[in-house]
Amino acid sequence: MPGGPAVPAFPPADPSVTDTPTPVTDTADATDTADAAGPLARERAHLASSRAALRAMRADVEALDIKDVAANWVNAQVLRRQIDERITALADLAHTPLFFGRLDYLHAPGAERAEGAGGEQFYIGRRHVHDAAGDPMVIDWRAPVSQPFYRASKKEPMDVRLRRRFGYTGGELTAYEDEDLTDTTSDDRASRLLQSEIERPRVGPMRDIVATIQPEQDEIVRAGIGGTVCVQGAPGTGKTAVGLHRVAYLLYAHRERLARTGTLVIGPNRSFLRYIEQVLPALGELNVAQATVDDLVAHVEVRGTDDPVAARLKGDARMAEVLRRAVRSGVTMPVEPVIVVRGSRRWRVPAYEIEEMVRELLARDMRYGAAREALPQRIAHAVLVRMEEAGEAPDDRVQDAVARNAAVKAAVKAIWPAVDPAKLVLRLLSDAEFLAEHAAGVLDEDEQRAVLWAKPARGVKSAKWSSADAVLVDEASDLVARTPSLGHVVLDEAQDLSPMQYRAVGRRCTTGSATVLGDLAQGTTPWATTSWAEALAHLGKPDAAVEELTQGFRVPREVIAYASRLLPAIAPGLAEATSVRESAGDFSVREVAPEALDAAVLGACREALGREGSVGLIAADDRIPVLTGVLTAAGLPFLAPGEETSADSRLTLVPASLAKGLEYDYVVLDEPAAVVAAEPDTRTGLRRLYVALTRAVSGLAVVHARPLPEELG
Ligand SMILES: Nc1ncnc2c1ncn2[C@@H]1O[C@H](COP(=O)(O)OP(=O)(O)OP(=O)(O)O)[C@@H](O)[C@H]1O
Repeated sequence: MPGGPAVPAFPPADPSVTDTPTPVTDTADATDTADAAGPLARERAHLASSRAALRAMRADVEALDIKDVAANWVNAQVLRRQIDERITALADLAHTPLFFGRLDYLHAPGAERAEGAGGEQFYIGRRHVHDAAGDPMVIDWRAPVSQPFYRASKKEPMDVRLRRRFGYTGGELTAYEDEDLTDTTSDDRASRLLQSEIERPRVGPMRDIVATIQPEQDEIVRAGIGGTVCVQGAPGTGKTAVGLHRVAYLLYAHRERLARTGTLVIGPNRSFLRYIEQVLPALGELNVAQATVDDLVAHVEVRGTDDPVAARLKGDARMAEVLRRAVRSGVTMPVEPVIVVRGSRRWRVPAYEIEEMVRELLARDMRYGAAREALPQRIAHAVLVRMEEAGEAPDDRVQDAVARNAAVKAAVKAIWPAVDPAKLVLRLLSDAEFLAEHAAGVLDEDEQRAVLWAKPARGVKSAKWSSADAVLVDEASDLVARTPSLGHVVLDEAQDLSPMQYRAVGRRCTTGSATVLGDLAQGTTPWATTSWAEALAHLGKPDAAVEELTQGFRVPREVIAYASRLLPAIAPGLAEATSVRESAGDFSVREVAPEALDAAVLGACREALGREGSVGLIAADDRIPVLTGVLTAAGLPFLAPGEETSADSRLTLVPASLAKGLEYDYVVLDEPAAVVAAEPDTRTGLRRLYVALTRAVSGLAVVHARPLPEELG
């Protein structure tokens, strides 16, 4: 059995109790009338002994003496680091509950369900804790035994009699809530603890949802490592949360494999990555890399930008073919034989024979660089055959020596020249003739003109590379030498990637799998994805399953209904999210005279700051300097996106271009018309507005002087 023996020392049935301050209700055993304080006290005692057990586990690791086991200094360093990580992972965080649930199985999991066989009880938490005898006190939420905590229902109880959820206040266990899954007289009911968790004000960075993962989310979290999963979901349906928990799950289920191959979370920008960076460490996972797509392809320094037409073309998958041709264009057929002199003898390999080798290498599905390394070996082999025919008995060392012979090297240099990917792309973007030669039949003349730099660059260092250019360099690099693949990649806000960017991500998980998360309605790049099937094909994972999440955990009902008015214009056919939040949310739209706009925005911010939780003032990027002045003059301190909000500093001024993926309890949205107008076309503008409108957790105030976009009417 994966979880080991059951947690002992509890009577088989506890009554459901209500204790302050978390409201606790639901399906008690009607017959059970035990003293309400008893069970809660017992649960608290189990918490106390589990924490003591965790401290003991940590003390054991701290006491490890590595002097005798580490063979050398390097080993000792590696071991020390592993031990330090383990000590960190075993920290008892006062405000992070050690367990958040309990499952009472009808039978011991895995055992024969013999009549009269006893049930077992498991506490579910963030990490595994065992006592001195090695018996588990808390089971890791990712263990198979924990799965019914997220999936079991009255319809499918999964052999669980009782599911208990614990409520905490400031690290103290203060309440619990029971569901009797064998009681079929009533339906499954929404959990109060889940509700209060969702409604909890947001302060600080994103937090984990491990105590309240929903069944449809859990299916994605625990999907097998072999397959790629793509999740389409409206704003606030938990895509990011699900992606991060999935990595944590995969690391648990395939620890060794992924430690070898690596995992990576890709997000849209630095502030987003900073916002999510604490979720995995809170789940005990410290070794997951995070990057933006730009980070992945940082072969050249990006200092330039493209107009939308050029950017879109450079992101078009057809560029891959142009690059493929260009990379191989330097290969020329030999016209002269290669003559290798060894001692007193000369060995001659005729040009036609080398040409055959070159053609054979070109026909093979090989990286340019690998073929370049293979050619001298082939030529050397031909020399060896001749030596043997002449009665010599050369061995492998002779073949290697011939391959390194100056004549062979010179021939290879001429036939199969080395390619510097950045220089190659630079030439393609600067030299109209070179581009025309390789883009013929792929890009038409207008397209070729659009792709070329206005001013040809002199060198790789001085060129004004754009981020789309950097992706081209990455593609060229991969044509020359294979990009190493990771074990698993999570790609968030995937809808914004160009086909060429998908290819760049895809080659980082060729032998691994991916979790692709996005919302077609939130695509705000000129090249944004219109279909997941297409995106997945560019990623190299055409068989990935596409799942949809529709339950919204962030945006209040009234607000999501308002934002969804934009859907027919920005993503016809996409389902509107339903809000699982009970509070309808504060929602207001205020029209003011143009000269009163700044003051009204300031007033709305002050009002929001009068409430609990974080406040985001979202505005078109070009309004940011003005609003910076307004807030500063009014003496209101504020942060930039990604900077951590705290109890004293709760206001963030957010350029609309950076709002994606973030959330605030209260959002003040400045001048929607300006947000729309900042984008190159109306559809993109409305999508940007949709993103801005869907960042609020508890309330949204829209303040405007210009008419609202008619799609909101
Ligand atoms: N099962 C859950 N229990 C509690 N909170 C949840 C759950 N699922 C999601 N949430 C919360 O809902 C909010 C939105 O989640 P998340 O940011 O992952 O959504 P998203 O789909 O990525 O949104 P967007 O499309 O806007 O980027 C977060 O605060 C998250 O913690």
